Amino acid sequence: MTTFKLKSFAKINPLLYISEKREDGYHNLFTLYQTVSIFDEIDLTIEKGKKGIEISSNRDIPLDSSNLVYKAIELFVEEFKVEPCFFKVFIDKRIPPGGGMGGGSSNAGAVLYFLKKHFKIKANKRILDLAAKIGSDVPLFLLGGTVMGTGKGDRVTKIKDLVNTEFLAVFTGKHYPTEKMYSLFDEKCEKTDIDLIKFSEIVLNTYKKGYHSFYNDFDRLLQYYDRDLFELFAYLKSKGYKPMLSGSGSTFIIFGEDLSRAKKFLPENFKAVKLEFVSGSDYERLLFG
Ligand SMILES: C[C@](O)(CO)[C@H](O)COP(=O)(O)OP(=O)(O)OC[C@H]1O[C@@H](n2ccc(N)nc2=O)[C@H](O)[C@@H]1O
Ligand SMILES: Nc1ncnc2c1ncn2[C@@H]1O[C@H](COP(=O)(O)OP(=O)(O)OP(=O)(O)O)[C@@H](O)[C@H]1O
Repeated sequence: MTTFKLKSFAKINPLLYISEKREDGYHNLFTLYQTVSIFDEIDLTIEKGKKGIEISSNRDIPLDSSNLVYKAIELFVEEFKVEPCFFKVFIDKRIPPGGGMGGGSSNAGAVLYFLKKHFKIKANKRILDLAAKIGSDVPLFLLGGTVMGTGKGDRVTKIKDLVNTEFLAVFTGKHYPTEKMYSLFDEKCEKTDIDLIKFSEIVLNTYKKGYHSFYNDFDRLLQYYDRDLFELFAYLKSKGYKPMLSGSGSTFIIFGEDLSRAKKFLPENFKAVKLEFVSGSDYERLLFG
């Protein structure tokens, strides 16, 4: 019986353009993901000769077969027919669940990353496909660093790291359900005219301009969905900062000079932490570190 320790990093979307709605109900996206320095810690104990999965956590998340780590292990065992094992998992949650930083997806991605190495699986494409079955944000966590995402966000390519940039992650305690945010976007917003060529140009420009060219289509919803946050964003912009939602929210992120000063403009019940990017070259070392 051996216990392995994993760090499961959160993500932000420096670029996120929502394209057409597909027949399966998902939206095609053009997005840039970036893994960032807040993480959950996962203790994974593997006992040979027995079978089963047991999940526990310090936070109120589902612990049954709907937990994304449970799904990851179940699908992995089924797909790669590995020897019978009992998997005991403890998830020490630090990434706020449901906050738009991909916490659950990251847990599943980190566990798949580990299982792939542990059971010496070489089939990268099959692992990525399996990750996509769990959620559209899961595959990016098999790569880490700066990752381009297309399709429903599940078709991922690791690209050159963006320049590391400090930013504030602001946890609002609000809940913005992802599905609802996508359908509100369909209802309220005209789609950006974008394709792979245009998106690639935007990505290239982002290497030059850094956070100044970061963009999230979900920000366009704030005026309809959350007037308070919409007004706070306008205020932060007037002070020279760049606020944007993380994924579909409700966490938001702030770029700019003097981040400590920016904290002073936030309501007291919002929790702000300074984070930085986790590069593609550091990702694996830190994940197992
Ligand atoms: C907002 C983002 O975090 C940006 O990276 C993701 O698009 C959300 O990814 P996720 O949490 O892994 O989402 P999933 O679990 O795959 O999907 C949740 C719900 O979001 C909507 N959804 C998600 C991804 C996508 N490309 N189009 C969608 O319309 C669908 O209604 C889906 O039922
Ligand atoms: N391992 C897990 N950790 C956290 N939440 C999980 C996990 N497995 C399933 N969930 C469920 O998934 C929901 C979304 O959690 P998650 O932290 O992934 O949200 P999110 O950050 O909004 O994700 P995204 O950015 O992908 O939309 C939680 O409210 C919880 O019920």
